[in-house]
Amino acid sequence: MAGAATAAAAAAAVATATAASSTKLSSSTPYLTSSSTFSSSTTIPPPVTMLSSQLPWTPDSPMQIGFVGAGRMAEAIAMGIIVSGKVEANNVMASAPSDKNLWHFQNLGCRTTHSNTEVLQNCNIVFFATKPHILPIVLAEVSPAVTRKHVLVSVAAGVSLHTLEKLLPPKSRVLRIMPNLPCRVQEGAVVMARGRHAEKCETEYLQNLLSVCGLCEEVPEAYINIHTGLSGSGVAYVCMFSEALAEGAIKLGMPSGLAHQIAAQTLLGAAKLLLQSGQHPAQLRSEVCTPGGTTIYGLHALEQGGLRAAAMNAVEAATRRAQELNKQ
Ligand SMILES: NC(=O)C1=CN([C@@H]2O[C@H](COP(=O)(O)OP(=O)(O)OC[C@H]3O[C@@H](n4cnc5c(N)ncnc54)[C@H](OP(=O)(O)O)[C@@H]3O)[C@@H](O)[C@H]2O)C=CC1
Ligand SMILES: O=C(O)[C@@H]1CCC=N1
Repeated sequence: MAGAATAAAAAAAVATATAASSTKLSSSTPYLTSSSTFSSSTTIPPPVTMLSSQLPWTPDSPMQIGFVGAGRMAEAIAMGIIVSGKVEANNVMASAPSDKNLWHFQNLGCRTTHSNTEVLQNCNIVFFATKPHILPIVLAEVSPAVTRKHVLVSVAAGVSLHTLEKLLPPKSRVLRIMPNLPCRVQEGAVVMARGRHAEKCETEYLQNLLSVCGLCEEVPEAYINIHTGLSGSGVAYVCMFSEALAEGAIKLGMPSGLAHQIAAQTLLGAAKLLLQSGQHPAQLRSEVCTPGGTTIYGLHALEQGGLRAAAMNAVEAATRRAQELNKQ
């Protein structure tokens, strides 16, 4: 259901932009600062031509992008950067132990292999998109092939830059990103933090590359686990909310397909209104609420069900889990 994924992305982007926004709430200034307001009409930055001299490659040798791990998140990022035209598919290589997910990359026209080391040997920027508990094994395996020319990007939830740098050769250029699944439809919310030996130019390049996937911001590493709880996992919360809204309509007799489509479109519309208006959610909510009308009755029912507390608890629980993952 593309609408649901887009709605989830836009809603997750709103939540991310809201969390990242430092704007004080006031009636006059827009809730979301211009730097944090994101909308699908945001112009895509020009193709990356100017590479910093510090980056380990030259303009006439195109960037080779690698993925170690070819699952849902790797494929979502690859889809975003390829479908947008930012990167040619044949400049992308993915590795995984089985063919279970590699065929997605083959379908995109990417190179694939079962050798993780081969990805390091052929690519400049390498995304590590295995599950967190697999990452130490993989980093130990590929470390002999890591050079100062590589920019290594971990996608794994919870694994800190300190842990990554301990698992990699000294002075490795490592960054950590937390994307979300709607990168697949270029409506993602991505945050990143750089390790001690990654340069600003690498963050700028990565931000330029991933900005085609949606909102993309460099943040202090302390925000990454919070972003995981808010937006990495938040897409699932929004999908559950969409499912529940639709089930309310189904209970009253609306056909399932129509109910789910309307629910997802409602989330998408509300998210776009929030993103493009820059309004605080409470301001927008008040515009829907007719005194004595229908909305206030629905909102009262949501308050009785503890929706706010449940949502806050969800973000906190997932953030705490991300923090635990680093201790494994
Ligand atoms: N799913 C999401 O929404 C998000 C996920 N993430 C993070 O992304 C990472 C991947 O998650 P996700 O894509 O959902 O997971 P998936 O299970 O979909 O993909 C995991 C991938 O890792 C591969 N893999 C397993 N063992 C190895 C190995 N030894 N060497 C190389 N590859 C290996 C799998 O291989 P095979 O194809 O053979 O099974 C698979 O391709 C996780 O760390 C997660 O925290 C971050 C943000 C959002
Ligand atoms: O559930 C997980 O651990 C991954 C990270 C954020 C979304 N999915």
